[in-house]
Amino acid sequence: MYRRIMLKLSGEVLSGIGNKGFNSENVKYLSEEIKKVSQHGMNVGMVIGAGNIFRGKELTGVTNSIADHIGMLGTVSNALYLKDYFEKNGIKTIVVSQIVNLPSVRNIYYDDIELYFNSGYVVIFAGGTSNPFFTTDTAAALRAVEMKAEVLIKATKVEGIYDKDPKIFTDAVKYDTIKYDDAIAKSLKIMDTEAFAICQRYEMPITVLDFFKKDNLLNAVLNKNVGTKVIP
Ligand SMILES: Nc1ncnc2c1ncn2[C@@H]1O[C@H](COP(=O)(O)OP(=O)(O)O)[C@@H](O)[C@H]1O
Ligand SMILES: O=c1ccn([C@@H]2O[C@H](COP(=O)(O)OP(=O)(O)O)[C@@H](O)[C@H]2O)c(=O)[nH]1
Repeated sequence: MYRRIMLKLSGEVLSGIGNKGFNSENVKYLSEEIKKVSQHGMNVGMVIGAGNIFRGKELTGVTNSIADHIGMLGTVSNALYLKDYFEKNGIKTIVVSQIVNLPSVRNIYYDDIELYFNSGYVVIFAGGTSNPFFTTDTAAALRAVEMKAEVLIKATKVEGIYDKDPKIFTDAVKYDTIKYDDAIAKSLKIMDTEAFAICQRYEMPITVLDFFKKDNLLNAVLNKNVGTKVIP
């Protein structure tokens, strides 16, 4: 069983696949899945994307760096939305970020993060890496290492890592485990190469799983056989 996890959630977890905005059923489901984990006493850090609002590359005609700033702000919006929902449903939550100065968002200080975890808070790291040209997968890898997580769990819309995109190829074959080197060499597009490389460098295990399958997150945290594990 892992005691401290970093959970990466795609923004679409909040809206439903292919949709924009917030879907109340999705947010309720997410909150229930997180509650199961935090009730076990695990330290939960989260990075949320902004695909339900927008991704930088979707904004044509806008300067790349500015489009990415807008994308990063979307992750702050999602984090605050979730904090409010979680707290109303009994999950103590703190949002931290280095890109905004708002009374509802705290700065990132390592010592404080330890205190938040020790006090049973879920900590949502908003604002990605704070830099344009990156994604929240890379942010999750960085934050996982920074907060000394024992595993990075990428909760997504497919059951794990396949030899090719299972949404495009019906004959795609799922891996139970795969080495960092192979994931990078085969250019498996489930996660950025940067994210894989950071996890490899700091020996951060990764689990990729289908978030929409009930109890998958809890089972992954209990180190049961779920999704795909990326290993040295
Ligand atoms: N080799 C692969 N194995 C699994 N999924 C893959 C692979 N290549 C591409 N994908 C796609 O990557 C997507 C992962 O999406 P995710 O990162 O959760 O959302 P987002 O696109 O919002 O960042 C899946 O929907 C899947 O179709
Ligand atoms: O470190 C980061 C993380 C995110 N983004 C921007 O924020 C958007 C939302 O993040 P992401 O695409 O990873 O969200 P997801 O697809 O996981 O919902 C990205 O498209 C980028 O425009 C960025 O500029 N730097």
